[in-house]
Amino acid sequence: MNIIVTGGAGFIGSNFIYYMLKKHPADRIICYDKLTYAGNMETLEKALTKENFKFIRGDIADRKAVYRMFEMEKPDVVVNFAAESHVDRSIENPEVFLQTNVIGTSVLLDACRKYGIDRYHQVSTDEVYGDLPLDRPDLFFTENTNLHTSSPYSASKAGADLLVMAYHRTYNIPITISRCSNNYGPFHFPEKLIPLMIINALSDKKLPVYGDGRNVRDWLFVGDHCAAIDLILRKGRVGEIYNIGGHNERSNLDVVRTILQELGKSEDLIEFVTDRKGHDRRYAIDPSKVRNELGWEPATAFEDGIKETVQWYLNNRDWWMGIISGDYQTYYERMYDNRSALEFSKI
Ligand SMILES: Cc1cn([C@H]2C[C@H](O)[C@@H](COP(=O)(O)OP(=O)(O)O[C@H]3O[C@H](CO)[C@@H](O)[C@H](O)[C@H]3O)O2)c(=O)[nH]c1=O
Repeated sequence: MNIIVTGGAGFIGSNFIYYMLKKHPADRIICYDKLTYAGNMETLEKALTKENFKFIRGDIADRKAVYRMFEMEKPDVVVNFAAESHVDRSIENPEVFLQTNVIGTSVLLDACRKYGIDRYHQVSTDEVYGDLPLDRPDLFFTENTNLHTSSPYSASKAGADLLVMAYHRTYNIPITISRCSNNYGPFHFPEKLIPLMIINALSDKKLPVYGDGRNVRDWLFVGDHCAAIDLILRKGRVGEIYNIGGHNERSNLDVVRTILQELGKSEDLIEFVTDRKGHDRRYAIDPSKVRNELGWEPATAFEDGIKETVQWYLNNRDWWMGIISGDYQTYYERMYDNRSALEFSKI
């Protein structure tokens, strides 16, 4: 199979490329990535040594470039990871989220319509369902939960999902969609909770926890997400949505404390800061469909995955040092200098 992986220089996309190169060496992988601030060629260094891997720099919203790529590469499958993904950035500047996540998706779908495709897979998010209350641990997102978005990011991803479903119904494009919970693991960009906390703790900087730190996320090791997408591509039913999550709900504060413990650092580094606007309280996925239909199970327990992740950041300082010494530093200062410390004496 010729598989185009868009956004393959980012966190989940690059992990997926490595997963596929190992698991299906007979397939050809073409990574199409714009190399925004969150994409990184160092991440793909090992993939670039493989004969069945090719990198093309380009924007999914650039129609001419996308059509040219389809003409050259003749893909059988497209897996769309390309997205602006950071909620805080979408609150600052929604426009680029609409451009990449909505317009970019529509261009890819148009290319599939024009040139034909065996499968278009949209990598989506549990954030399209909005949030669940903390006092109802019995509630979970299923594939039938209504879309109810909170941030410009999640609204743009929900818009893209609706387009994908519409292209399936109107033009009969063979699509699948996956909606996954929070991922963690190697190559996670250090603006996100887990890598940010690891990196700050390593340099004894404050760890900024938004609000009261009780918001809950359902954490999944990135390799388990990749395995689920691979299964959906091979065995999933066309036109279907699959939720992916490992029933691993943790409050942000718990996650941060676990990281501090792993690194042998003091909890005094934690600083509660101004909350994220529209901050979703709890995400929790019901993964029954992907389990029952496709036999998927997460293979990595959080306790092991977080150890492995912390170790990865300790072993790969050059990778993240390169990132935090560039433009990222300006973002970090803007983001965190504007948040004031909160007093939570009883937390
Ligand atoms: C960066 C940062 C985050 N947080 C909080 C906000 C959230 O409750 C939690 C996780 O934040 P983030 O790492 O930004 O991830 P979150 O907003 O949940 O979204 C992630 O997970 C989603 C899937 O649920 C993906 O669709 C998004 O692309 C991905 O960014 O930690 C802090 O308390 N302090 C921080 O400095």
